[in-house]
Amino acid sequence: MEVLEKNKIQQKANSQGKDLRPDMLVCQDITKIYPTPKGDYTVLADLQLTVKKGEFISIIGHSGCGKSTLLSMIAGLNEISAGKVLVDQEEIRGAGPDRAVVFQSPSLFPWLTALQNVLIGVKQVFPHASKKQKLDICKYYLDKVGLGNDLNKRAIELSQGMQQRVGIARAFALKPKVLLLDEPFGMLDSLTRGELQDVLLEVWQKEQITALMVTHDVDESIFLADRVIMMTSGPYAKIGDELRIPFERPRDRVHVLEHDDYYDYRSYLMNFLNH
Ligand SMILES: Nc1ncnc2c1ncn2[C@@H]1O[C@H](COP(=O)(O)OP(=O)(O)OP(=O)(O)O)[C@@H](O)[C@H]1O
Repeated sequence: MEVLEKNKIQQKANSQGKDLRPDMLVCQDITKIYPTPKGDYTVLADLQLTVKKGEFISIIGHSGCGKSTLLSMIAGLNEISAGKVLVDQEEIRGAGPDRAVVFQSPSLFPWLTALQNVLIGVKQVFPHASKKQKLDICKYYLDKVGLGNDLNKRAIELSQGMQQRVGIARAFALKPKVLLLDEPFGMLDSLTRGELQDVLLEVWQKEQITALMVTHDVDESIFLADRVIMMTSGPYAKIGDELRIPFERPRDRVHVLEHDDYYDYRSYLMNFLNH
């Protein structure tokens, strides 16, 4: 793609003006070094990322560039070699209830019901709430993800898509400041994937949570995000580029796909990945 053409697409997408919302998530000079038998491997080097309160960010990049590593460090599940992560201006120290993670596989307790699976986390995060309040939170989010009639089904009886709905409900029920999603729909068929993207957007929009999602799917990254972050390939990966997606919300898949700019954004991202 011509440089001029690239600039035109960027400029058009970024013409929305400055985002005045406060910063909710800041990654400052993040470096990650994994020790390996062949010596240290620097996956990420001095990575900078700022995410505004209520913003939805998609992260794309080649396999192995360090997307999951970045997400797991923000989640506090993976040690940061250098640099720091701030959530709502406080430096993180390990995992905490201000961040919830949805993984590709929801890892539910198979013999517990959908309700019980969500309740486990809610009990930990809201120990002082009454039993009824805790149950109401769980039921509310399970209902929001379309499982209002399946509360008492055991996880083992649920389809993969339904299990991931529980995973999403569980994350939102913790009322985190930042929602971290690592390829959450990667194992689902395209129809279920589309349904769950809609569910996620609906609940996210209602809750106004800051969200950061790793995906391999360029179309998914555009449909969901306010901004797509493109990571360079490792080692020493960092943010290579970013693209604002200014489509209005709430988003409708058909309108997004028919939008005049959709294929410009798509080719911009594909172009980054192909170089
Ligand atoms: N515990 C570890 N020890 C050593 N190397 C690791 C470890 N975890 C990940 N890596 C390496 O770090 C790099 C980044 O891995 P990571 O899983 O973060 O990439 P990714 O971009 O999420 O990949 P994918 O898109 O395939 O999921 C890879 O080269 C991987 O092999």
